[in-house]
Amino acid sequence: MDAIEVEGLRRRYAAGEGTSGGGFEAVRDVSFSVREGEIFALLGTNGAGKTSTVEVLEGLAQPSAGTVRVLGFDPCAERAFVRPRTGVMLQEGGFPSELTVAETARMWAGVTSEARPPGEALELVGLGGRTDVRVKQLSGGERRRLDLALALIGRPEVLFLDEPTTGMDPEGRRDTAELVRELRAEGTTVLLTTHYLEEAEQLADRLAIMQAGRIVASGTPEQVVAERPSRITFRLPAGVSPERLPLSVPAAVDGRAVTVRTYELQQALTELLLWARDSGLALEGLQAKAASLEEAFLEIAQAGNRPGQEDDRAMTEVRA
Ligand SMILES: Nc1ncnc2c1ncn2[C@@H]1O[C@H](COP(=O)(O)OP(=O)(O)OP(=O)(O)O)[C@@H](O)[C@H]1O
Repeated sequence: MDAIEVEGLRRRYAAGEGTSGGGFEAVRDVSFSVREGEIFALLGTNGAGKTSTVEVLEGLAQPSAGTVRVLGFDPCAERAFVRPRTGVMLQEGGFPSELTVAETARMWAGVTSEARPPGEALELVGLGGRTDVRVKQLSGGERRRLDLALALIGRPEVLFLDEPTTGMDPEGRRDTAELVRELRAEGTTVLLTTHYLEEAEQLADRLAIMQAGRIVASGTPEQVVAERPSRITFRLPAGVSPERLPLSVPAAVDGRAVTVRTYELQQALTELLLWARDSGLALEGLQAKAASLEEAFLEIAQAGNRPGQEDDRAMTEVRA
């Protein structure tokens, strides 16, 4: 059994909930699973449907269609079995702002079964030295750390992190990534959403990219990136017309800037370098780069924004 199973999930917001007409379907037939002890990242542009999906997994909302299981249970109907075994870090944690960090953690531990000592949870997120500070005096990044400490207090088997590092400084982001890796090493299953693609690339065992309520790419970061072409760029030598470029290398020329996009990086580069050597040419500014997750993401997002693309967009499904 996988720790999280999502099959054909749909979520529709009723008309009147900020929409007109027949409501708005924010999640449209989404399926994925997260294995025990895996870090899974849900990515997508603003409004893609990540939070709408995660809220159903957290038992905060009912699906309009499809099934969702967390640790084998329905998170809404069987909430009593799921809630004690999961930790949730929402996008907006709401704490009484007059309480101190330590008081907040103690209060949370008081309503959590088999809680960690509050001090231990605060140490884990680097707030050990801020226990007597009032919540209202914390910086945005420190509040996110406190949110994370509270999500960890019940030693969850499954942890939901909705944009956990938003507002954190680079050190906070690095520490959080390290902590998430440590939790995985202890067997915790982590589902996170993030807008930091580098973070997802480094942290996630597998990921899914959402666009307009659907998953449009999924797999390991390497698999998703491998679906995108690598890029070779250089400047066309003076006096050389684009027609002289080797025909086997598909190049786009803009002024003197040449861009080659290819799935056969080694072969294209070899042909180009042999051509340059045989022609006695120097390729100024030559760079060859495999696609990054960021490039893959941007390409998918742009494809989704083109008119008429929303429903018949080519799906890129890579199953591990
Ligand atoms: N209560 C609501 N009523 C109506 N529509 C909603 C409601 N909540 C969200 N939506 C819409 O559902 C869509 C998906 O929103 P959601 O918050 O799930 O996206 P997201 O991928 O988490 O975005 P972000 O990255 O900005 O957090 C958006 O178009 C949003 O406007």
